[in-house]
Amino acid sequence: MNISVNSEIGRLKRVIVHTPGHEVSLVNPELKDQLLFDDIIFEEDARREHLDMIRIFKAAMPGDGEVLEINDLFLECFQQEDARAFFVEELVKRLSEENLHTIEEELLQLQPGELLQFVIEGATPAIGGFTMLPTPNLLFTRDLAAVVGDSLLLSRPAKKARLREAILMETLARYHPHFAGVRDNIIKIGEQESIEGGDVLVVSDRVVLIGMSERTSFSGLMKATEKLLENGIEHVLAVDIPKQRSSMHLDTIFTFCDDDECIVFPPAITERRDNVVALSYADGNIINQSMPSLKEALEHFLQRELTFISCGGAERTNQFREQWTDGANVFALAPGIIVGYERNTNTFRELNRHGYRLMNQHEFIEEFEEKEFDPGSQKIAIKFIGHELCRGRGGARCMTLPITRAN
Ligand SMILES: NC(=[NH2+])NCCC[C@H](N)C(=O)O
Repeated sequence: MNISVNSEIGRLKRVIVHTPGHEVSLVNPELKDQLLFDDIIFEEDARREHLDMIRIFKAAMPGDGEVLEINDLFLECFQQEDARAFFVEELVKRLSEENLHTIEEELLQLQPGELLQFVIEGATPAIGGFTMLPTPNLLFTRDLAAVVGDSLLLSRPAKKARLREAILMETLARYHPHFAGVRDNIIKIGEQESIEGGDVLVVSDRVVLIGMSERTSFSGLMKATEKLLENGIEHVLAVDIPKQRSSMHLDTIFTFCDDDECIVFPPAITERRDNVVALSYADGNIINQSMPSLKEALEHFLQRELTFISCGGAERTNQFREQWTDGANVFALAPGIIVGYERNTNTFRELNRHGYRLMNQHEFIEEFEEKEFDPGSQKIAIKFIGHELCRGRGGARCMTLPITRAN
């Protein structure tokens, strides 16, 4: 399988998602902060919203496009005994405080479905009496890894609540046949460092953006940069962003809509200066060049002008409200074809002012579910309902891990 991503916007061909399951119903008000949710969410509605989002993807993707459910990939992968053995060993080692060594033999005996249930929900009837917390954030597959060119950068999460997801992803990368082609290009950073996929934006086959955030440490960023530069990327732009919950990853304040258009949260992007450093190789050493702003840095390295569209429009209150509900976190299905939460009405109005035709999920699905969608050069912003999903603090980009895009 050809795994390759050279931009944020190239036509989507393959994407990994996770439709929320019972694990989200195991989040209670006492646990929600620890589990990185801002509220408890209603499973059935969240699932329905997510399935609608997938229908949009399928309607917009080419005929041979694939939306891969991560659970299916695990079940396929866990058929292999060595994949299960690797996974259990990593769990026992990296979650040492859970005392999983006491049930290691039982874990190795579980059927693939039971093992998956144990890991995602924190318990399975097959091992009665042993429980851990669930992993409700698996919904945000974006943060598990990043495909950059034909390399696979594995996340090393900053938050313990997301550690199990990273171990699952590493197992897929090492054992699932889909990843055979990138297996020699796996990038893994050191144990003391952190990086999460939401901070990594593939601007082009030469330029990558990495946020230095609540979740991505300076050393994690530097290690990933070193390896990306070795694997053919020419410039990594390190973007310093506020280290806070509301903007835990760069993609919560900045995403691409088209070759030359991005949605930005002004207070943390356009109103910041001197927060970008360009890292490149020269004579075998990494050199850094301080850039006045993200816009100037991107325009300099891409050699084209960019338009920054304001999340929430011109009003301060709306900018903050809509950033909080992921207005700046759109996902591109093709150049100029984006999806985002419908509730961010001011952001959509702003997109419309910039020439985007607005469609809601039903209009888009109705029009293109049966007939092939040809993105051409049109610009469409597709709105979908995500009132439950949004309580997990992530939008369309967070819920997707593209592994193949057209160039
Ligand atoms: N790429 C993203 N912005 N992901 C959002 C992740 C949200 C998740 N609840 C967390 O805090 O980890």
